[in-house]
Order: sequence, then structure tokens, then C-alpha cells
Amino acid sequence: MGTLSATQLLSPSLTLSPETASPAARFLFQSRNPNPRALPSIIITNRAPCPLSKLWLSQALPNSASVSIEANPQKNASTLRELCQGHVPEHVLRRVEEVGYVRPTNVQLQALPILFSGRDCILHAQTGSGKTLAYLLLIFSVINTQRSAVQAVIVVPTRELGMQVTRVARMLAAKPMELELEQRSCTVMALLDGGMLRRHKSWLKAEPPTIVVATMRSLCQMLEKQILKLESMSVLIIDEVDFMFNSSKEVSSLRKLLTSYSSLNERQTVFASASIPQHRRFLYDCIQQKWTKSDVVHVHVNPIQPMPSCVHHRFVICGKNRKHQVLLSLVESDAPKSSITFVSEQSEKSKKAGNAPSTTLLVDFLKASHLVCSDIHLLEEDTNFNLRAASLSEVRQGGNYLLVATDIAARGVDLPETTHIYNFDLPRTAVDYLHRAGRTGRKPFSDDKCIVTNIILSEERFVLQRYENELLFKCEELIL
Ligand SMILES: Nc1ncnc2c1ncn2[C@@H]1O[C@H](COP(=O)(O)OP(=O)(O)OP(=O)(O)O)[C@@H](O)[C@H]1O
Repeated sequence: MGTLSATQLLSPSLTLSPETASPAARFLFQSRNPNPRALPSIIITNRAPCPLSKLWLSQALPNSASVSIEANPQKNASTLRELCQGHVPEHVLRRVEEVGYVRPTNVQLQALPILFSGRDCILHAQTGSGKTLAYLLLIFSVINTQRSAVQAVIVVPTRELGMQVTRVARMLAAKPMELELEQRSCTVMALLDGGMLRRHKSWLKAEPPTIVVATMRSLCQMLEKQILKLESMSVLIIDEVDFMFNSSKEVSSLRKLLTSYSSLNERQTVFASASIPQHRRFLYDCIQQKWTKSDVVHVHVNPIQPMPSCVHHRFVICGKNRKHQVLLSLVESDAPKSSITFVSEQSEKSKKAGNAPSTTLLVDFLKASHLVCSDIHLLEEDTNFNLRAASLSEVRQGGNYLLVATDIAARGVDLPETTHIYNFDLPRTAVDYLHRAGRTGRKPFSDDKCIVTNIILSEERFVLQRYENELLFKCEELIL
């Protein structure tokens, strides 16, 4: 079924009020949508929906409607304070403003009224669009810090993303001194693979945290051993939800979490990602599998532009053994203050053959070439957890870096100063391309240009072309 425009759905002669338009919208949806598998979409264009109209829309829609929003953010007058007033505690709002979040991003503007209304939600918006703050504000609106129980759980795919989300949640939860003495504070526990699980066990038993940020593996370990219980959990967030579908083990754990360890009707469920392949099918499955309630709302921001518009894409064609030299020339001519170079993970075969990983070889090459520009850091799966954490924290503090990483840094990692991405090896899928490219262009209201450069072999041009078609962007050739 095609996409219906708002004008097709709502006759212009109707007054757009909840009383009059709601039955009409229902009727039109139902008459156009006899097959529940073909989920309808509304696209609102050329108008910035105010929170009230969005809230109305979310209430007026029949079950399982998909709402896609294309709004011009410049026209939005609302502030985050206006959007959150009456839902989010004052001290959190003050923290939000102190950090510098004043205007809502598109996804925050569209999703927060729906989230505050208690409906399950699929947050589907570009990389760097501020989905994390949207779901954290929901959490702060529902938790009661006077209760000693786990009330919100955020599931993340990697330890790196988990540490980052924990950092932002703790920063927002921090109370001014006078309140700290009066009331219990919101506590945030990170349950991430390789962490000090024994210490966490005693913490969980003695005084459960309000919010848990966890990887699926660590969360399931704690649940299986009944050290962690979710009976008081009122919000469950699954961040980077589509990442879970890469592994059947993760999907099976996700299913257990959503259907056995917690109950659909006791919690508000939010899935977030910049990429949800076959999103209509996903929405349908969520309802069928009872992962979400049947009135789940799919907030799809910028559906016709999956890639942030401030990101420019280039490619350089070269032979396999010239790639190091080409990268060096690019870095020297771009002189980026902060950049990430993505390299493929080493194959098992290459590991068994005793070869050095290409990440290490590249770092050694860059260090030996006496680049004057930046500090060179490495982030990859095989490095131990503490070194990985140290590497990211140095990168964050220094602000002047050349990070060489595998796809471990491709999902969710927020280093807003990154202006250049180099794909030393082309990613395996268009979705991987989208997430790698999305490590730049992460300042929601900035017009700064950011650049993704792909170093490819001539035969890979077709693959890149496919990504361009799938993700609707244009890549320009750069001749060195
Ligand atoms: N309202 C706001 N005003 C200014 N900056 C914001 C606002 N909301 C979020 N940000 C900043 O935008 C950046 C991206 O936010 P976030 O990490 O939540 O993106 P995301 O949508 O989760 O991206 P991804 O899909 O890549 O994980 C962060 O640096 C965050 O601090």
C-alpha cells in the first residue's frame, strides 16, 4: 500500500479538532486499510506539527498506524522546556538547559508528546538526531526516585554505547546539592559485558538502581540468575534494535526479555534506531509477537532522506597496495581536526594464519609517517575492555584525534567533533555504511560540512553505487 498524504486522509472541509477529525481519520484509515498487514502511513509535509497536533494525531490514529513526519525545524518555536513541562522534573530540565539543549531536535519534537502519552513507540530517525535524549526524558518523566527498584532498562548493542548512554543519564540525573539532601537520587547502573559483575550483584541486592543500562548478554545473565528482577520496570528501551537481528542468539534473548521476563502491559516499550529495514513488516511483527501494544506509533523522521544532509560523500579509486598511501594523502590534504578511519575486522582465517590485524598495521603506518595533525588512537574488538574505555575517554577529552576503528565504533558512538570519516575498507552493507557515515554530522543545529571518503578498488564502485541507491545519497569521485 502506498503512502497517503494528510490531505488525502483528512478532507479540507473538516475542522481539525480531535472531536470532528478523529472519527473521520479512523474511518478513512479503516476503509483504506482492510488488510492489517499493509500498514498505512501518514506523511505531514510543509508544516511543522506542533506538539498538540502531534499528540492529537497519535490519539486519533487507529491501532498500529505509522506516522512519518517531515517538518521544517526552523519553524518550530517550541523549546525542550515547553515540551517537557509537567512531565520531566524541574532539576532534570535545568540540567538539560545547562548542558546546552534548548531547542528540541525533530525527533524530540515529534516523539516526546507521544512518549509522554504512554504509548509504545518506534523511534526511527537519522543518526545524530538526538534519539538518546528523547528516550531519557521519557524515563525521567516516569521514574519515582523514592522507590528502590529498577524502573527503566536500556538495552544497547555494545559496551561503548552503553558507557556513553550511562554517562548522559548520570549527567541528567545529577541533582543540585539542596535537593540531593532532601530526596533520594536517581541511580544509573551500567551492566556491560566484561564489567565487574560481582560488584554489581551485591549492589543490585543491597539497593537496586533506578535505571539499568545493559548489553543483552549481561542483562540476561542477571535475569537468569534472578539477581535482577523487572517487576517494577515501567520503561524498556531497546536502542539500535535492528542490530540485534544480526544474531539469532540476540533475537532469542530479546524475545525472552520482551515476552517472558517482562509483561507487555506493565511496561512502555521503545525501540530506537536510524535504520529499521522493512519497517512496516517490523511494526506488524512487533504487534503480532506481542513485543509492543497494538497501538504502537512509528515515528519516522525524514523518511525520504535517511542520511543527514550536512554529510558529503566522496570516493577515491586506487589499487589494493596503494590504500595506505592514499589515506595518508587524504589526511594530509584534509587536515581534519578529528576523524575516524574504519577498517574491516580481521577474519578468523587471517587470525589463524598469525597475521597482524589491518587496524594495527594501519596505526603503525600512520604513526611512522609523522603526521603532525592529531593523536592516533585504536578501537577494536580484540583490545581488552579497559583499554577500549581508556582509548575512547582520551579521544573525548583530547578533541583532536585520528581514531582507527572497526565497526565496534559504528553504532551509536557520539564523538560530535568528528568532521571526517574515512572508509579504508568499504562496509559490508548499506546499513553499516549509514551508521559509519553517521559518526559525523552529529551537531543537530550546525551547518558545518562533514565528509565521508571511501577508498575503494575499481570493482567496488558497483557496491558503493548500490549503497547510494539504497540510502539515497550521491558520492563524488575525487581524483588525487
Ligand atoms: N536538543 C538538542 N540540542 C542540541 N544538541 C542535542 C540535542 N539533542 C541531542 N543533542 C546532541 O546531538 C548528538 C547526537 O545525539 P544522539 O547520540 O542521541 O543521536 P542518535 O539519534 O542516538 O544517533 P545514532 O542513531 O547515531 O545513535 C549528541 O552529541 C547530543 O548531545
